Amino acid sequence: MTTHVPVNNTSNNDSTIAKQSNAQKNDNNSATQKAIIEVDSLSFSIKNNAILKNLNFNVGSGEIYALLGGNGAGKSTTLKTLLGFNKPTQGSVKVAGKEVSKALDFVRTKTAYLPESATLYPHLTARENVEYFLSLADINKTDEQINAAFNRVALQEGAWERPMQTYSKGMRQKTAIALAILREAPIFLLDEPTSGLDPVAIDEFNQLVRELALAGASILMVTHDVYGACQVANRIGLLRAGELVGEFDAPENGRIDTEQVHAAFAQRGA
Ligand SMILES: Nc1ncnc2c1ncn2[C@@H]1O[C@H](COP(=O)(O)OP(=O)(O)OP(=O)(O)O)[C@@H](O)[C@H]1O
Repeated sequence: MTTHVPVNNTSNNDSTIAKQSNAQKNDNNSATQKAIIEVDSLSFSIKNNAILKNLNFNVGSGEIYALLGGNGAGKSTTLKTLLGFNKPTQGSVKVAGKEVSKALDFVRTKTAYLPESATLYPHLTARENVEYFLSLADINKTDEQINAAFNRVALQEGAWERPMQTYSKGMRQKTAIALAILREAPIFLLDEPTSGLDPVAIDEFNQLVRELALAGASILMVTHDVYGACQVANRIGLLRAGELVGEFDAPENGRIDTEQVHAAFAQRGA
């Protein structure tokens, strides 16, 4: 069954929501123990302006968590905190057991970050890009291993030796994911991953994300796309004005109910 931590507006009720989220975490103790991304009582302010307010959520191995919210809800700020660009004002953010701000290099080797537009070098081919970024990370892979990664993400073979400036967004994303696979990064942070993709490319991307999760990756995506989040996530956290105001879990072998999430999203405007 889809579970939903109720949404409410007042500060009293907000603390209730935080308690319910923690209770949910405790109920789910084995998942919590395997959590790879742990966001614990995270608050972040800029010049006394509270941007993130007491966020609590975990992403375990094999989970796809969508942080869903409207413009200005705090999605990018949360991602930046996980990447170590923002230091929490309060609370903690851990990746693979380590506090992000104290173990930046470790965290970045464990994490594959896909920005909304994958930033690879346009004049280099997909293979050259992958070889270049692997060499920066001091990782050696054979041509066969690179071919296997391209095949795994279904990047068509005819494009492997073409400059990336000839690629569609979907192909650039596949290349970025192939690179992450070769880096053996167990954690994926995806920023609006399907915006600008056509429906076929979205299906392919979602399939790839599910396969990565099945292989044990932890995936956190931020998005304002209710439908897209429901298509692929095991759990959705609804972010509004810097607060996590609801969580939705997918039923076993099923999907999160789009209408339910949409209704919560639309309440007061997420
Ligand atoms: N450097 C900054 N200085 C001041 N305010 C900031 C700064 N960065 C973010 N904010 C504010 O924090 C809030 C959250 O911003 P954030 O970019 O995280 O939202 P978002 O959910 O990613 O939005 P969008 O979907 O529009 O990209 C916004 O009100 C934004 O104006």
